[in-house]
Order: sequence, then structure tokens, then C-alpha cells
Amino acid sequence: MKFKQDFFTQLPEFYAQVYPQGISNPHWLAWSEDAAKLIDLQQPTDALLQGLSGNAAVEGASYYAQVYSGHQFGGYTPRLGDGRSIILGEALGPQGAWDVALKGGGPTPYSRHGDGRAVMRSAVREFLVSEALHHLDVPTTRALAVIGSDMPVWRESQETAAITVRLARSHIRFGHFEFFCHSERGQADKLTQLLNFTLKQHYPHLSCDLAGYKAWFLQVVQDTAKLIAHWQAIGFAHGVMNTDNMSILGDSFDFGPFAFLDTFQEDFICNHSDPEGRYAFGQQPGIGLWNLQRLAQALTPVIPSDDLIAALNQYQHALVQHYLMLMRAKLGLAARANSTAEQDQQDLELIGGFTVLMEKNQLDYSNTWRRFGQLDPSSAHSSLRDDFIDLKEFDAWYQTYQARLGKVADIEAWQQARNSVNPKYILRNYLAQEAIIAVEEGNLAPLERLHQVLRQPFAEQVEHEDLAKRPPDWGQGLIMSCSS
Ligand SMILES: Nc1ncnc2c1ncn2[C@@H]1O[C@H](COP(=O)(O)OP(=O)(O)OP(=O)(O)O)[C@@H](O)[C@H]1O
Ligand SMILES: [Mg+2]
Repeated sequence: MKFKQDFFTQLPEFYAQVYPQGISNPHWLAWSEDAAKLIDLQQPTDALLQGLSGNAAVEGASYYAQVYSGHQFGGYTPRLGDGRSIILGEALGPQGAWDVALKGGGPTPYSRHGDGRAVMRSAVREFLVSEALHHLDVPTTRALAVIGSDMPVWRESQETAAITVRLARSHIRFGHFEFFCHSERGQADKLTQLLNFTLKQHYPHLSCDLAGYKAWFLQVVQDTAKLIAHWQAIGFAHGVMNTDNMSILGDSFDFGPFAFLDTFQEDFICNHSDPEGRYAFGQQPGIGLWNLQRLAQALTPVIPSDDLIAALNQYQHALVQHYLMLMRAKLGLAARANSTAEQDQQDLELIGGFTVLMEKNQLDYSNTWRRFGQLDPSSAHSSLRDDFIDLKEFDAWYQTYQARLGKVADIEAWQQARNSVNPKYILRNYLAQEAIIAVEEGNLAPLERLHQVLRQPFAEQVEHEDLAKRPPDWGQGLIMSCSS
């Protein structure tokens, strides 16, 4: 790995230098060849294993934990920071630089009560979902590898420690800005320093002045809106949308109790520690805005409120437009350039009508969409019909859909296009769980198979058909705890 150390050298007051503590008997549990390419790595070598497990120094690495704060479940925590993630620096790759972080690399000055470690099950889940989301075309941080160990760690029971090697275009979170606004009050120069760094690194076309800051914030609003639109379209619930888990670049970030929807349920809660459903699936668009408002608040020392509010006012439109684009593609409706508000509303009703039907009929979200790839939209009889119990309701919806769809010239091409946006394979919680249980038993094959299948989520892969099934009863809507 070749590193540059821009954050480390330019923002010395924004982190604590800390070295990872090694783990016993490190071994590769997973390796992403796709992520490796991003930073010009070829093979998971022994030397790399020793370096990334913290047992040996990595040449060129700096080792630091960043400081930030954030709103957690609505309340402000004045100081957080990387309590179990140690960044090595920005590794250079053919298309840019990626922060390399050892998530679970050991205690840092920000660990407070935690042990600085991650358990194997959570490291494996983070690895799988990072790579799965990427192949589903959802913006996300990436995962290079999971390193297992025989080091015991204690959660509800004894487990073993593991490290996810995370790659991120940036680790800067909304919470970084909140820290320098609220917790380090009166340090507007630091806020500006962080802002200028962010702009120079990631928005080089913008100037480091008020005009640039305004354009940048609008971009953050739009990127966040796009990210949430992706989650809603693909059926992904993040589970812990605290502002310290919101990437400034609009990448999916920090994977804990996340879930892809099995049966469609608008108010699905994937996080065991969120009984009130603050981060329920259907709440995500609203929470995205709430989080942006917290970011805006933190930026008031450098950007006038009126400009921040004007940018925030763009959020809903940006989200709806992106969501419409993704959902029209799923349904096979022609994209509408310059559509009117009325047309958009009609399409939203069509989409909402379908998800309501899915919920009423307890249908699997992904598998139902996938069936559009076999649908003959010119036929009055829909092959989807048999899945619905209330046929009258379905027929009414289908009629409206057909009217909106119009004539499809090349049905085969239309079906293929549906299969290229409606995935066959998603990372269902029960699949991750089965792979994790196998790893506990010393069998890495199911994890590797799942990882490989998720690299091509839109391909048929008939030999892996079993991984596309809706979950068995025990695995339906599986809810995870935060203890990771
Ligand atoms: N085992 C642990 N030891 C020490 N600190 C921890 C531990 N687990 C979580 N934390 C800290 O608690 C805070 C909230 O945790 P959260 O689950 O959002 O983040 P995370 O999953 O640890 O990491 P990241 O956000 O970098 O993906 C963070 O500051 C995190 O570093
Ligand atoms: Mg976090």
C-alpha cells in the first residue's frame, strides 16, 4: 500500500495518534478482490495479515483515531470519536485515495467504556453489506477484508474479536462538524479548517469561501437525499442513523443492526435497541433531513442561516426525484424528463399503491420486484396476480399500471432491463447469520459463497437459487442488537 497522509499532517488537532494492539492467531476470514483493486493490492499475503491485524507496523501508515461527536437517538453526545477504529492513512489507488481503517483495532483515547474491539459476527456483517451495497449501486464505504482471531471478547457472552478493514473515501461525518461547533465552542477557526480540508480533498472544483461553502452544503443535502432514495428503493434499513454515522460524502456508513427488508413492512425496525422506531425503514427520509438540520446548525458560524435553510429546502425534492427515477426503472416506466408535479404525484401514488399491496399481502420486497423480469406487460393477465390475495385490489392497480406503462415494443429487452435493476440476491439477515454460524464452526465456505453471489446480485446464478429464497420462519425479519 502507498499512503498519503493529508488528514494526519494537515489536521493535527482533529485526532489522537494511537497504535493498534495486535490480536492472537490472526487469519483471513474474508477478502474482497474488488475492494483490493481500489488500493492496488493483489493478494492477501502473510505480511499484510500481520500488518492489518495490528501485529506488525504497516509501512507508511500513521495510525490515528479521529474525534467527533453527534446526535444519538435524538440527543447530543458531546464527545465520541473513533473508539474502536484506527485509521492508517489514505491509500492511493487508480481512481483516488481511500482511508484504510482497522475497525476493531483496539482501544483508543475515545473508547471510554468499550474494549475497542469488534466481534466476529459484526465484522463479517459489515464486510458483506459493504460489498453487497456497492454491487447494488448504492453509495457506500467498502470492506477489504475480515481478519479473525482467537482473542476472547465479552459481549452478552464470550465471543472472539475480529477486524474489518474498512475503506472509505472519507471518514468525515456530520458529527465532526458538530464537535467543532458545539463541544469546542468558540473555535470557529477549526470549523473553517475542517471545512476547507473537506472542500480541498473532495470538492476541488469549489472555492474555500462563502460561495464555495454554500455550494458544498447544497451538495451534501443532495448527496444525502440520493443515498436515502437508494435505501428506500432497494429496501435497506440502516438501523442507527445517528449523525456520527452519517458520511459527509453521502456514503452508507457504519453497519450495525441493518437489514434488507424481507416481507415488505413500512414501519419495520431492524434495531433491537430502537423500540420506538426512530430509525424504522419508513422513517429514514425524515431522519435524513433531521440529521442534515443538525449539520446545518453546526455550520451556522460559517454559513448564514438563510443559505442553510435554502439548501435544506431542496432535500425533499432531491429525494423524491431520485426515488422516482429508481422506482420508475424498477416498474419499467419510461423515465419522464421534465415531468410535471402532477405526473410525479401520479407515479408516487402508483408506487405507493404497489407497496401498500405488498404489505397487505405480506409479500417479499425483493422477490416481488424481481418478478417484473418475467412479466409480459402487454398481457391482460399478469403473472404477478397469483401472489395477491385480494385480486380485485390487485387488478385495479394493474390496470392503472398498464395504462401508465403504455405499449412495450420489445418485451424481452424490457424484461431484461427489469432484471438489471431488481436484484435477485440481497444480503438477507438470515443468510448472513447462517454464514456466521458456519464461520464459528470453522467453515468459511458459506461466507465465501455468499460474498461471491452478492458480487452479481442482478445475475440469475441458477446454481445459487437457494440464496434468493425468502427466509425460513426463524429468519423472517430477524432483528439485531447493537452489541457489536
Ligand atoms: N467496542 C467498543 N469499544 C470502544 N468504543 C466503542 C465500541 N463500540 C462502539 N464504540 C464507540 O461508540 C460510539 C458509537 O458506536 P457506533 O456503533 O456508532 O460506531 P462504530 O460501529 O464503533 O464505528 P463506526 O461509526 O466507525 O463504523 C463510537 O464512538 C464508537 O467508536
Ligand atoms: Mg458509528
